[in-house]
Amino acid sequence: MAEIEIRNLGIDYRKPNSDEVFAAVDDISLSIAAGEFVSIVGSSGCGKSTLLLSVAGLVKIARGTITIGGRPVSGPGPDRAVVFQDASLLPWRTVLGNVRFGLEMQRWTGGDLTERAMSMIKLVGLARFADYHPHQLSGGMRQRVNIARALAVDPQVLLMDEPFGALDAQTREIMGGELLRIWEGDKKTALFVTHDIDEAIFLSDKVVVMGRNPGHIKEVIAIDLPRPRTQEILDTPQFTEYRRRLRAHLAADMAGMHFMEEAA
Ligand SMILES: Nc1ncnc2c1ncn2[C@@H]1O[C@H](COP(=O)(O)OP(=O)(O)OP(=O)(O)O)[C@@H](O)[C@H]1O
Repeated sequence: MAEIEIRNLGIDYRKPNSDEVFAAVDDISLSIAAGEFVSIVGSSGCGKSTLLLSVAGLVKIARGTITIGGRPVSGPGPDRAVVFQDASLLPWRTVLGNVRFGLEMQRWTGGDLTERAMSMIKLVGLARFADYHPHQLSGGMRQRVNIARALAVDPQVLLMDEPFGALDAQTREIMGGELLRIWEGDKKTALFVTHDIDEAIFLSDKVVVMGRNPGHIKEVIAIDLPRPRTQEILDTPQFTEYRRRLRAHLAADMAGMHFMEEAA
C-alpha cells in the first residue's frame, strides 16, 4: 500500500478582497510509496506549494482525500515534518537549542533530547557549530539546521518546499548531495518542491509535473537512474533525456501563459 495516497484532491482559496473562491489545485491523484523521493515541478503559481501544504495538513481540503499510512490527513501531525525555503530558526537559540526546540515541541520521548539533537547536528555536518547562533551561520548552514530539526523528530514523511531556493547555485548543488546522503541513510518518504529541473531529476525516484489553472498533474516521470547518485550523472545521456522532457513540458506551459495574457 502507498504511504501517501492522494485521491481527487481539490483545494480552494479565496481571491484577495473578494468572497469569490477559486480552485488552486483540482482532481489531483498521486500515490507515493514508503521511502520514495518525489519532486514536484511546474511553472510559478501552478499549485506546487498548495499540494505540499495539503499533505502537511496546513490547508483545508475542499474535495477528495489524503491518507498517510492509511490515516486521513485532517491537520498537521508528528508523522510529517516540513522544511520551508527560509530557515525559520529562533535567533536567540543556538544551533543545538534550535534542534532541541523541535523535539521539545513534539514532547519527544525517544531518549535524551540533547543527545538526539546532537546526533542530528552531526548528521548534517554541523557538530563544530552547535553553540553558534543563526546569525553566525551562512544560508546553507542555516538550512542544514532546519533539516536537522525536521529530521530529529523522526517523521515518516519529510516535506520540503524549495528548501534550497534562497541559496546560490553551488551551495544548492552541495546541499542536494547532502540531502541525498542523509535520505539514503534512513529513507524517509520525501516530497520536494523545486523550480530546478536538474535538482528534481538528480534527487528523485519520480518527478511530478504540474500544470496550471487549476493546478493539476500533467505527468509523473519515473527517474530510472542508479543510486547512490553523484554529480557525474548530470552528464549522462539518460539525465539529458529527462531534462529535455521536463523542459519541453515547462516550455509548453509558459507558451500557454503568454497566450492567456494576450487573450486577456
Ligand atoms: N493563501 C492563499 N490565498 C489565496 N490564494 C493563494 C494562497 N496561496 C496561494 N494562492 C494562489 O494559489 C495559486 C497556487 O499557488 P502556489 O503557491 O501553490 O503555487 P506554486 O506553484 O507553489 O507557486 P511558486 O512556484 O510561485 O511558489 C496561485 O494562483 C496563488 O496566487
